[in-house]
Amino acid sequence: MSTRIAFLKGHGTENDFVIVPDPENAVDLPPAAVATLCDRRAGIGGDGLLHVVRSAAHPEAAEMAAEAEWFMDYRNGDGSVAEMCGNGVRVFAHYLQRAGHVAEGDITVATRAGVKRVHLAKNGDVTVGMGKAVLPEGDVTVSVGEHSWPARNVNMGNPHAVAFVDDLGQAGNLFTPPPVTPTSAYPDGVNVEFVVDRGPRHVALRVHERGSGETRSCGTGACAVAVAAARRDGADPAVTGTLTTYTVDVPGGRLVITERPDGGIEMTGPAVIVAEGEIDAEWLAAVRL
Ligand SMILES: N[C@@H](CCC[C@H](N)C(=O)O)C(=O)O
Repeated sequence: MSTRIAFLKGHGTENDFVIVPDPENAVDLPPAAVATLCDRRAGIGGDGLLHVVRSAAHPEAAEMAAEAEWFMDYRNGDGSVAEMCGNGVRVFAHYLQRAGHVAEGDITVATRAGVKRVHLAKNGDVTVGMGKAVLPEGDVTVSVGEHSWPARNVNMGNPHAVAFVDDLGQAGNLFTPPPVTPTSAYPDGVNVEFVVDRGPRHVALRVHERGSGETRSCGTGACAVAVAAARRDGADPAVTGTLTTYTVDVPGGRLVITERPDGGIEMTGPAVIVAEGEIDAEWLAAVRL
């Protein structure tokens, strides 16, 4: 009988993930295996994969183990590694609670972008302390076909280019990554958000994610958009001393993003587990060859 590897499937505002619980970091997940697991025809299907590992058992997280027991080893759908995934952290924390590893309330999760504080609310919402946005100097430009827009360079642990457009349809089909220039601004690639206004401090986005293509939501992208919109609107909590909250509609739902006067950003949204099952380990081993 072949060995089985447990998995779950979940999503946060329809940004969907294959979840692989692997406390002792015993499951080998090379890029080809991740890409096949995330493939919607050849595998389970997902925008990305959440490898759930004890921090102490993972070389990239061992030094965070004292602060956070669990490490979110996040991978994009093409198998590449990314620093951070905002929707992923919510789903990851929800999984930890469902599995009985943590209780409702405040927990910490180690990520490649540092330790994140997460609040698991009674109503099922999950709030993540996403840290501060970094806004590198210098103009960037996003293009789709003949159109191009000035964009804001925002780093939320991972890189984003945020372009305000007249209509989300202008983003086109987003099958391929929209060119962003200068490419030197993003040596490791970039996630691209297209944004329109929906009302006061209320925007909507479409996104092309590095390593995943167009997705129905991006948590770090929503935070980058909220900060870019706030600066465009002349709102900077560090200057006014007040909280700034933006509602960000994504194709898969709604996220609420608050920036504090100290620059800390909090994101609140849902997290859902939809299924669980077993992966055939022999099949997965063959994928690696
Ligand atoms: N969907 C994520 C972002 C995942 C990583 C991204 N594709 C990258 O390569 O930086 C989110 O919710 O933040």
